[in-house]
Amino acid sequence: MRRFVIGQAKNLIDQTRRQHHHHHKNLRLLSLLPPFSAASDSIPVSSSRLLSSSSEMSASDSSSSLPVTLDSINPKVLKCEYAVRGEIVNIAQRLQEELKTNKDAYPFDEIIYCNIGNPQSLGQQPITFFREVLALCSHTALLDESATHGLFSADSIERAWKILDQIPGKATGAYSHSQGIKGLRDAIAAGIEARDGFPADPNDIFMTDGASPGVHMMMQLLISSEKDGILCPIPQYPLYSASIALHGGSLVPYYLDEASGWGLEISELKKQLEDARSKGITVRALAVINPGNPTGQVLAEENQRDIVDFCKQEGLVILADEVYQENVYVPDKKFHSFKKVARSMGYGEKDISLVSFQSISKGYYGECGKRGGYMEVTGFTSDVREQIYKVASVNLCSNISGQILASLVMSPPKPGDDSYDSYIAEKEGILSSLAKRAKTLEEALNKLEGVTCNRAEGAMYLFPCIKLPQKAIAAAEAAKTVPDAFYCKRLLNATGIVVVPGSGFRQVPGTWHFRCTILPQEDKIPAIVNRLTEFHKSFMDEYRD
Ligand SMILES: Cc1ncc(COP(=O)(O)O)c(C=O)c1O
Repeated sequence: MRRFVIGQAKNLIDQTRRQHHHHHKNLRLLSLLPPFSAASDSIPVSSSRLLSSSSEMSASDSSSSLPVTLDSINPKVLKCEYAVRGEIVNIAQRLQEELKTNKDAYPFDEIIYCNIGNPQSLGQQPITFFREVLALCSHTALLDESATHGLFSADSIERAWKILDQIPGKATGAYSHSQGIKGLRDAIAAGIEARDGFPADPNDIFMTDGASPGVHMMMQLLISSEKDGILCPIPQYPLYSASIALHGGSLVPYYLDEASGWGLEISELKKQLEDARSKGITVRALAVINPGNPTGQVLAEENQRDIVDFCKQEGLVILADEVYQENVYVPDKKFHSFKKVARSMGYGEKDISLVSFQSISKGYYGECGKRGGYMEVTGFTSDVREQIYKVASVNLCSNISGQILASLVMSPPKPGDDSYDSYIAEKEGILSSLAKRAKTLEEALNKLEGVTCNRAEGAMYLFPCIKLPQKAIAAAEAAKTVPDAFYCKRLLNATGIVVVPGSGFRQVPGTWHFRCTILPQEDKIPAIVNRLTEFHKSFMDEYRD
């Protein structure tokens, strides 16, 4: 019976592989899985209309004598905002529910989530080799080749054995070392060395459930009060503003220059640092996102050197968010890690404190639901590192599937390996398609009246600037809405397309933007472009000054 089931699964998977890009056949395989809703993981507690539990109380239930009220909770939680899953996403989820019962309720038949960098929710396929190794490690009975009849590639089996041999008792369901399984950290360190050409130490690696917990951990370490400041790019990915707010620190903004393709000027860093210092703020670190989110720029190496020198001179920790390191789409730009840049300038452990964040969520792998990542922590004294380790150990360890995937992302198949050709084909297929989608969307956006959009050199987003007419701004004010949120809500209601208002990332006051991911599959892009273009035209017709 078991053999039969495995045989059936093999046939099905072979079939799916052959027709990897054939949407309908893939759906047949997916239909064997439990029902999945793209939005089901993200219903926020506050969207009470979506929750139907009979025990639920409305916010205004005055008869309640429960001990916790908004007045009594931690004000830092109230202060924290996270627009990527904010109000517009809540509205989108409501519309999606309505469409289920009344498909004619709106002038569109589906919601297209362009609000978040969640590639697999929009149909991106996982990398086969990574999933094979993960499956084999998770269910070791599959390592019996007589049972699986060649279902798995030779190198995935070999890699799974190698990984299992590094885990005490081959127990992937056991807690690991709080920094992550040592053998996996060895693989990551070797991957960093191969990438940078400078040594990496597995003891500097702290494996995390995605990059986010690493960022929180560093904020917790660096921020004692609102007197501690963190320099952050504006616009920024709201993990930074949210995390600084949660830990009670001060966000010290530095503005990226939209006119020069979201350039990062050292003079701006200096000006903002001095301004913060004059207000009594001790600036502890500089957060830099490269490639940028939401802005998509890839820093030039020369610029990175200046940033490193600036941090060295000013005694700032560099928090280098490098989660989009594999997402570079233009031939004239290349990713350089800050560690490589610092080491190539001759700065060692004793000269510069640097934390680099990497994640399995982005790149061509897009495994965000598996929650894996790491931070490489260099240039901290051993007593401080012990404190970082202590904080990591309070969480026991990051999840083991995420750890395995993080090691694979940093040490993928090599030429000559059984999976190499198919791995490269999958990887390049995804990255070249993302580049194409970025270009098509950028060109379409730049054709819209009053819209200018820098190219996405990297990452997964476009961040167009919209010159909103005064009439639209007045209408937004009358509706008690921020103008770019007003535009995004109207876009959602007219087209089903979900984007995030620029105000969620902060922006130069008086400018308006939205962020749109480049992640919908290629066959959806023409419809998105048409709907967006039509909507924008009618919006301008309604509000043009
Ligand atoms: C710049 C940046 N950093 C960090 C993250 C966190 O992602 P994760 O926690 O899934 O690694 C994201 C997610 O979108 C991001 O865009």
